[in-house]
Amino acid sequence: MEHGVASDLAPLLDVAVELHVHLDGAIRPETILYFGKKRGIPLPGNTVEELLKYVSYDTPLTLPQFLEKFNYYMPAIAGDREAVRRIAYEFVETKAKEGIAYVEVRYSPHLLANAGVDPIPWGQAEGDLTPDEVVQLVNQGLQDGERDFHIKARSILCCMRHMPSWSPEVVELCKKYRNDSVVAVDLAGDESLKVENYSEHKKAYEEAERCGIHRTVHAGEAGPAAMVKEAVYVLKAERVGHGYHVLEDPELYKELLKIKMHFEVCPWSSYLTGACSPDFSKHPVIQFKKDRANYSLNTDDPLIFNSTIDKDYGIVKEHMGFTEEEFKRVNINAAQSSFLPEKEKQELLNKLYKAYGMVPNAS
Ligand SMILES: O=c1[nH]cnc2c1ncn2[C@@H]1O[C@H](CO)[C@@H](O)[C@H]1O
Repeated sequence: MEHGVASDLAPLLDVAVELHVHLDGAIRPETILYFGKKRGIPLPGNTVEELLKYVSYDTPLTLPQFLEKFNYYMPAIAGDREAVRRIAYEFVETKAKEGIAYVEVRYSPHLLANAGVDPIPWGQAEGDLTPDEVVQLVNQGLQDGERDFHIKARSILCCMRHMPSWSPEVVELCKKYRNDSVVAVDLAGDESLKVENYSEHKKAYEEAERCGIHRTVHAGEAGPAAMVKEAVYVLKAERVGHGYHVLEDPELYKELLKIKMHFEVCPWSSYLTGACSPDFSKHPVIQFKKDRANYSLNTDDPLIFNSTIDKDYGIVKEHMGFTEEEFKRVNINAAQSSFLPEKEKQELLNKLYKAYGMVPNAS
């Protein structure tokens, strides 16, 4: 059976937590082909194998080069109600099969819309699917998936670095759907971009903080430690997406260790986006482990990286000496740093303690 994380780590990690994975980077190739054909939208291939030749890869590119991969297939999905709902539903099924008990999945509602968004993404003609309705459809797909596959799934709505004008609406959507699957806001995209009106991101994050919307920010992935500093102290991020380059500022790293800042580490992604040295023995997560930092292990964009969570656990086990104990600690940290309300967080933690044999008599 496919259930479980990294074959020889199962059943230990049959109950894992994933906090950093992009919905639009986790679509099944079969689903892309299906909607491409149905909607008459050209794709670079007609079979899974052909499509993956363009969409996925296994030797490092730069972050902007990696981000271009979305151009190949997003036109087949964006703007289609059935497609948006289905990718969310199938995502939950995939994660259930991987042994994930709780997942927070992120996406930009604007990048899946074809109305009420300026500019309309992916060269689509204007239609009538707004970012607001995208969120409703994803919520529906996630909730149907939770019911059918018996895991818990919540979502994080992404602001995009290059589109500050979208950010206020992203936060409004987080507020509107906060009791309905959505748990936080993120800032994604190319962090090396000089953004024209950065203050819109900042204002949006201030509003999120004011309203008690949880916050994470992609920072220190391809960018320097200063981006991590800005994410934490200006945008008031409660978690950092990737964050590898924080190690280049030892003072900052020390401060963040002290406040137990959570780093959403994505090992295989960090190799393929050129975020870290291709030499795994120099990977920042080794330092995080040594310092007993608060971090999680995640897939990021499993379609493009042609991976499952097993790949990420396998890499740190094979190349970085990770043990069962550390895998347990990582997942407990992930649950503790999840954006679930307190009561649900406690339930998740109890599930993990029980599965890991840490509270033998817990019921
Ligand atoms: O590793 C990453 N770093 C920064 N941005 C990313 C990464 N993976 C995906 N996205 C961006 O986030 C958007 C919403 O899901 C994706 O469309 C992609 O542009």
